[in-house]
Amino acid sequence: MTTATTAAKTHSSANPNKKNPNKNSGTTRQQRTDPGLLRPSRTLSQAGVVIHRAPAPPPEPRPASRSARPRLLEVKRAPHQDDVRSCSTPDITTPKDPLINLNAKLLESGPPSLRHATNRPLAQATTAATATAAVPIAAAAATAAAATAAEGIDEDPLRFRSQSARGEGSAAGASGSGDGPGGEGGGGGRSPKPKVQLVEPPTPCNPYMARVEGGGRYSFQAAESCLKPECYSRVLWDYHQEVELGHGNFSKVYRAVHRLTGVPFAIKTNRSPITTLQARNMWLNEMQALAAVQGHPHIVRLHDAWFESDPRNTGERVFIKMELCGDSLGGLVRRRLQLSEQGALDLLRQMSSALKRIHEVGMVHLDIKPDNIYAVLGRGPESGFLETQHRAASNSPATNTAGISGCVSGSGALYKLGDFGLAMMQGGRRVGASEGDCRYLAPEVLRTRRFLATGLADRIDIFALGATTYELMRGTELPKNGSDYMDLRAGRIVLPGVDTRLVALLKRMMSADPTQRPTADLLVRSPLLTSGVGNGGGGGGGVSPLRSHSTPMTLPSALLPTVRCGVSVAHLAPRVAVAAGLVAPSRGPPFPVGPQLLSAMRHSVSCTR
Ligand SMILES: Nc1ncnc2c1ncn2[C@@H]1O[C@H](COP(=O)(O)OP(=O)(O)OP(=O)(O)O)[C@@H](O)[C@H]1O
Repeated sequence: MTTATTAAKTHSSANPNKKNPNKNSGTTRQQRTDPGLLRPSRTLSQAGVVIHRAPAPPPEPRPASRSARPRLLEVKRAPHQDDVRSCSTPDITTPKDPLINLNAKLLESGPPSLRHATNRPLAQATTAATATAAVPIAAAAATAAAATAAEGIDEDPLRFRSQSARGEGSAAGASGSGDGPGGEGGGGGRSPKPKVQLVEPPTPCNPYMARVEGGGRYSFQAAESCLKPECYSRVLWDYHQEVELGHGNFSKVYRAVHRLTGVPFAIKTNRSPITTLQARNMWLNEMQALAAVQGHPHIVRLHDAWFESDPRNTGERVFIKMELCGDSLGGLVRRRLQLSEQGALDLLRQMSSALKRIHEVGMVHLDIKPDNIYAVLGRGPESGFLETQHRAASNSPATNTAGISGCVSGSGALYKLGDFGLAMMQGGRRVGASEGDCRYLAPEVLRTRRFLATGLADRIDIFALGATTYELMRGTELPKNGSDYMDLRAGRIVLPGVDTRLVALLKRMMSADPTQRPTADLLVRSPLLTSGVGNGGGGGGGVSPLRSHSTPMTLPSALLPTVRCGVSVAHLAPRVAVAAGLVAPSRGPPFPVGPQLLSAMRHSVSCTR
């Protein structure tokens, strides 16, 4: 599974010694000879592994021959440290998550700590020959087991704890410090007994984690409902659903935490079961459209997607697992917040870059609106961006004038475009105009049903982006009908106090004539977006030109098998990727973005919502 792989990669990269705990690749020669320099990694201590060091006995003599050169440190320090890391403390990539931290604390203070046989220190019983030879992991483990037996320590973790505590107490009186190699076989000296304490992985409330054996110990156990074959659900099995992040007409999006790694994702699912091929194709269309434009910094990352049969046997459920973002910008308008000029430029720059990518692939998004643009979490000072500004605004109500106190300064914000549910290939045919939100709908969409075939379909997205920015700067919702509605479609927009160049740009983007609107490519390169307003250099906001994405990007390889499980459109994502230059074609010329692809897409995705 993608997640597992990713987590594993993250984990192994954080723990280079994981596979071979004896290998001390990250240490210098000086460190290897100085036990005091060996420190547990930050990851280890962060993950809750507490290591108490015992004083180290004097160093051993050097071996005579090269072949017998000892990997002393490798043998002696590793079994109790790295094994701990590899077996039970995943490298959580979201340590700042308050919920996870809270649960980690609860877990830490809750069940008694578990101890593992591999955590045990090598003891005095280790022979000198074993200690001075290059001993593989298994031998080291066997040595540890022998040491355990020699000390009369059985498998009972509590018993071990008392032994360990005793050992530590006695070792405390020894001279020296550190957990270096010299501790073993030290001519009857005291053995180092680093006390290694394992805590439960800092995953949040986990239904798998059940108290067993009545002894206060925790172990992983599948929820009973998941064990019944007829009730098996991948999403229930693998993910802990936390809160609903939002919903649309057809779907709900939840924050879900991967049980094994604790990494949170956004998982989108259908509200009513899929019962027709049309509906299934609609969802395939969404996931494949998103797949085709992966790798862009301002497009929501797709991690996985799959179908499951509905537990009530009434159809299918779909799950689209995406990166977890923050609030959508739709919330800003509902809170009557306004986007500053700087924020508007940030937004325009990032979204036009995303649109450029989408249009290059031959697609149109067709649903650009504040609700489908998300701010990104975890951006340092900007991470509390929406909330902080909201508080500021509630103290001083926003007016329709941009730049006042209480308006949202978007400088430094990172936005991501999501919801590809309506995405289509340019040149395709869509029935009716009821699909998109009418507030952001370009006038030509109201005039003709064949707007996708005009060759200017990409300008529909440009209009919607202009309308979105205008709405966010106004701080009030756009009209859905009436004369105001028509005024907007005639390019009549009012933003008092805003830089005239920015207003002019928005007017162009919302021009009634699609040929007058700039393409996404032109927008990205527009001087206003690359240099910013005020002082010609973005003022204090530090507007920096967006990096170009000329480097070919690849589709996540794990994604392709996932989408391949679908029906007739399953082949499209790779082909679109090839057409867009994202991946190299397997043979022959690149698959053309032309009639073939369009007709395939039309044939396959003939439905609309
Ligand atoms: N990756 C994400 N991270 C965080 N929140 C998200 C994410 N994706 C969606 N959401 C939240 O879920 C809401 C609904 O998602 P989405 O717009 O994809 O659903 P939809 O059914 O397609 O909506 P609509 O009917 O308006 O097209 C969004 O407005 C947003 O608040």
